[in-house]
Amino acid sequence: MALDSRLYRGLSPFETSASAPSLRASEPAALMAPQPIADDAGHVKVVVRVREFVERERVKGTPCIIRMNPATQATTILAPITDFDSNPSRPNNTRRAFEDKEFTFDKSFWSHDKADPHYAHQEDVYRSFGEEFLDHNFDGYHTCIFAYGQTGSGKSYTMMGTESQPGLIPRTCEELFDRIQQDPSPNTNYHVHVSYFEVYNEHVRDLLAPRTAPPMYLKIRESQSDGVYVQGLNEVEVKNFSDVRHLMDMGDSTRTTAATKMNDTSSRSHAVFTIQLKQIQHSLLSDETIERCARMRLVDLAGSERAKSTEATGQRLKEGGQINKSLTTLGRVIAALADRAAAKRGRRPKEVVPFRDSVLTWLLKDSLGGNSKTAMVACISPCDYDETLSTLRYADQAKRIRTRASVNQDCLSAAQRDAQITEMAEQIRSLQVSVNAASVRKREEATELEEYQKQVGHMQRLMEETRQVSEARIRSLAYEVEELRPQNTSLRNEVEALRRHLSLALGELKNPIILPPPQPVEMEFENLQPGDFEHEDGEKDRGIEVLDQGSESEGDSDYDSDSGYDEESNTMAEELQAEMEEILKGVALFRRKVQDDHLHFNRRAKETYAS
Ligand SMILES: Nc1ncnc2c1ncn2[C@@H]1O[C@H](COP(=O)(O)OP(=O)(O)OP(=O)(O)O)[C@@H](O)[C@H]1O
Repeated sequence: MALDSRLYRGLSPFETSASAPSLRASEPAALMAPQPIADDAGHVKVVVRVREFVERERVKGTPCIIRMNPATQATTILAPITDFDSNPSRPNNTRRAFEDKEFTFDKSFWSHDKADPHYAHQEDVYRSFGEEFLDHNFDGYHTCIFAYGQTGSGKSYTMMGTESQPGLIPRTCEELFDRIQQDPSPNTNYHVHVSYFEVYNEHVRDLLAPRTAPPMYLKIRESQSDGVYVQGLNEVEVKNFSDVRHLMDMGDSTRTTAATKMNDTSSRSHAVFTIQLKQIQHSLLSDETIERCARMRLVDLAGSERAKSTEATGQRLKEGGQINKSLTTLGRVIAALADRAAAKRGRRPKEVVPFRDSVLTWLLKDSLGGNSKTAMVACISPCDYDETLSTLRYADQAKRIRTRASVNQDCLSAAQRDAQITEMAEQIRSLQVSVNAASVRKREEATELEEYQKQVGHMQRLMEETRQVSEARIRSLAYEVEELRPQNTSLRNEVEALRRHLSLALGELKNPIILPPPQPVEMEFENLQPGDFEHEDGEKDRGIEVLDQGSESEGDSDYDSDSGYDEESNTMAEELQAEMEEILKGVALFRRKVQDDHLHFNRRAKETYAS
C-alpha cells in the first residue's frame, strides 16, 4: 500500500526545526505551533567494525592486523609480514608498498576479541548509532544504514544477526514498537509498513512475495513526488514486532545466498529492508493535524569478492562479477558525492554522480546524497590486508559525503483537513462505483461462464454417446462382415466353377463330338442275346446295349448328319447359354452388392473413427 506521496515532499510551510521534539512526546503545546524547519546538513556517519576470527582463519593461525583506539576511534591496519621482511637478502624478494595506515571514523567497533574490555557486542553497536537513527525517524527524517565490506566480513551479522545475537534491523524494529506502545499520548496514531527486496544480478525481487519460476522481477520508477521507487513492491502493514519478525524471516528465507570458500552463507544479493513510519497527531487545542512520515532503509550489501579467494566458478562467478560491478558503481557514486562536497567548498568543478549506472545506486540515490540521514558500517576482516585497506579507504571517502535531511511533515488546519476528507470521500465514492460496476461485470461474466460450461458439458456428453453408438455399430458391422466372409468365398468359388462349367459347355456346343454312324452288325451277332458278353466282374458289355439302342432306334431315326440332332443341340445350347448368362448376371449383381457393402462398411468405419 503506497503512502500519501504528498508527505514525501520534504518541504512544508509548517516545517519545524531539525531539533523539533518528536511526536512521541505527549502533545506538547510547542508542537502545535509548528516552527519552520531548516534542512539538517550533515555528513554520512561512518563506523567500522572488525569481526573475530572465523574457523578457517583460526586454523591457518593468521595474525590480526587491525588495531583500534577506543579513545580516538582510530582504526589502524598493520602491514603484513612479507618474505622480504623475514628475509630481505633473498634475491627474488621484491618489496611491496605495505605500510601501516590509520583512519579515524565516527566509531570503531572492536568485535574481535570477546575477552577484551572494549569488545563491541551487537547491543553496543545498536546503542551507539542505531538508537540515534531511530530518534531521527521519530523526528520525521528519512534514514539509511548500509553495511559495506568484503565477503565474509560480518555485514549480515551486523545488520540481521542471529536469533541469539540480533543485529541492527531486528533491534531497531523491536524498539520502534516498544516506543509506540509506551507512548502515553492518546492523540497520536502510528502506522508502520514494511517492505523487503533484494537486488540480484541487477534485478529487483520482492522478498515478501513467494519465489516463482521464472523469478518475477520488479521495475524501478522515478517520479517527481515519490522519487525513486520499486513498482509493485509489497508494503505490508505491521502492528507489532512479531509481525515484523515474521516478515524478516520470510524475506531471509527467500534471499539468494550460497556457500563460497570465504563464507558458508554468503549473500549473493544486496538486501534492502525498509520501514515506513507514519505518525498522525491531532491537536485538540488548535484543531490541527500533523503528519510525519519517515523511511528507514537498512541495507545489507553483498560483499566484494575476489574470484581467486572465493574460488568461484559458473553461476557464483557471474554473481560475483555483478556484485563487484555494482559495488564499484557505489564507489564511484561515493567518490563523486565526496568530490561534490569538496567542489561546494570551491575546490573542484561539480561532477555528475553516476546514480543510474547500477540498480543499487539508483535505488539508494535519496539515501546517499539527498534527503536522508545516512550511516555506513564498514565491516572488515582481521586478517586480509588488501581487502580491508580497500574497505577502509572506501569508508574514509564516504565520510566526506554531505547530506541534506529534512523533516517530512505536513500540518493540516481543520479547514484543510476537512477539504482533504471531502476529497478522499469523493475518491472513495468513485472507487466504490468502479468496484460495484466491476463486481456486476464479474457476476455477469461468471453467469456467462457457467452457461458456457453447461453447454460444453452437454456437448461432451452427446459426443460420448455418439462415440459409443458408433463403436457399437462398427463392432456389429465388423461382425457381419466376418459372418459374410465364408459365404462370399463360397459364392466366389461357385461363380468360378460355373464360369468354368459354362465355358466347357459352350466349347462343347461349338465343337460337338460327332459320333460315327453305327455300323450294321453282321450275322455273327444275329443270335446274340443281351448279356451274352459278360465281363469277368459280371457287368454286361455296354457296347451291346449301345448297339441294341442303336438297333432299336434304327427304325425311327435316320443317321443323316444333317438330321434334327444339330438343331436340337443348338436350341439346347442357346437355352443353356441364356440360362448361364442369367446366372452370371445374377452372380455379377450379387458380387457388386457384396463389394458395395464392403465399401460402405469401410467408409462408415473410417468416418466413425475419425469423429
Ligand atoms: N562480530 C562478529 N562476531 C562473531 N562472529 C561474527 C561477527 N561478524 C561476523 N561473524 C561471523 O563471520 C561469518 C561471516 O559473517 P557474515 O555472513 O555476516 O559476512 P558477510 O559480510 O555478510 O558475508 P557475505 O558478503 O559473503 O554475505 C559468519 O559465520 C558470522 O557468524
